[in-house]
Amino acid sequence: MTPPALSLASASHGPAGASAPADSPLLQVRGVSLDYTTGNTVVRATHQVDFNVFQADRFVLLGPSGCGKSTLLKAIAGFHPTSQGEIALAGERVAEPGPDRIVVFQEFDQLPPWKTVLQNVMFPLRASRTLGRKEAEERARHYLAKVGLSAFADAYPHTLSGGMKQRVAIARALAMQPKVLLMDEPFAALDALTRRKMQEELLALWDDIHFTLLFVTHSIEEALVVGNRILLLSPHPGRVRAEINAHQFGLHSQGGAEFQSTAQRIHRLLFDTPAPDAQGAADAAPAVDVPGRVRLAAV
Ligand SMILES: Nc1ncnc2c1ncn2[C@@H]1O[C@H](COP(=O)(O)OP(=O)(O)OP(=O)(O)O)[C@@H](O)[C@H]1O
Repeated sequence: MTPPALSLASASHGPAGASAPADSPLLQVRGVSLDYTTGNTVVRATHQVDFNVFQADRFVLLGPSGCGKSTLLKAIAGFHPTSQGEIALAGERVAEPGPDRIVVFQEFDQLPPWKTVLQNVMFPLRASRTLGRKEAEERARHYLAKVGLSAFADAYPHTLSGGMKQRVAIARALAMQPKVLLMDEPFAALDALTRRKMQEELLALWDDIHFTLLFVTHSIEEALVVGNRILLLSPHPGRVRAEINAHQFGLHSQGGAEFQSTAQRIHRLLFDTPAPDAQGAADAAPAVDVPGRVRLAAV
């Protein structure tokens, strides 16, 4: 089935998460180390990671497999405890999951198959008692229209393509109007053409609603297309290696000389082993807004 394009009807809801002043970070991650403990074994997933996400940022966590991107996302969502450091959203410490942080995963089976598309989108609104039935249905239909799926409101997930299922998951997440939308490699299981289309549609949706996005990927190209800011994490355990400003890039810039040279530069930053002294300095330095961090304002 050919997935329909996103509809860009004007928003009836303002940008989500408008509670933090524009110049202060919406999400603060401070010195966060995350571990998995199995019996006597402790696996460190990230080590003393710092970053800030501001209102309406499209902030990307980029790094090689196993560097702790998904674990960081889980910690921000409130599903994984911090071993060191602190995470705060709109000034409140994150201690548990909440409706102000909604995650869209890669897996297509994140939609209960016994619920229709409309019921899927309404479900968190009802379960969290955010809205009554009538209001929840109105809100759900509004966001289904935004992802171009109004005609599929009564369809069941198994009748949809992978891209359409991801659109439903996005509509369901945005309908909650979270302070931050968390996406964990949401397009990684899609074929290349659908993935590109979904990136395009996500950006069009962002142009429309200006939600705050935290997006995990291990694709350098996807990070440059989707993000306005990109945090590079080192191989396991993930430490902050650099922050890149990517405002100037979009789908139109793929293949261009500046895009290619930035992609190559990111590749070097991610995979070239720093000299021992430089690594030591990076480990010692707090990562945000201080000399010593590799900060590339205009790459
Ligand atoms: N449930 C778990 N128990 C023990 N170790 C885990 C568990 N989940 C992840 N890890 C380990 O934590 C580290 C970070 O994993 P994580 O999945 O966060 O990385 P990632 O950067 O998201 O990787 P990928 O891009 O492959 O999804 C890895 O070394 C991984 O083996």
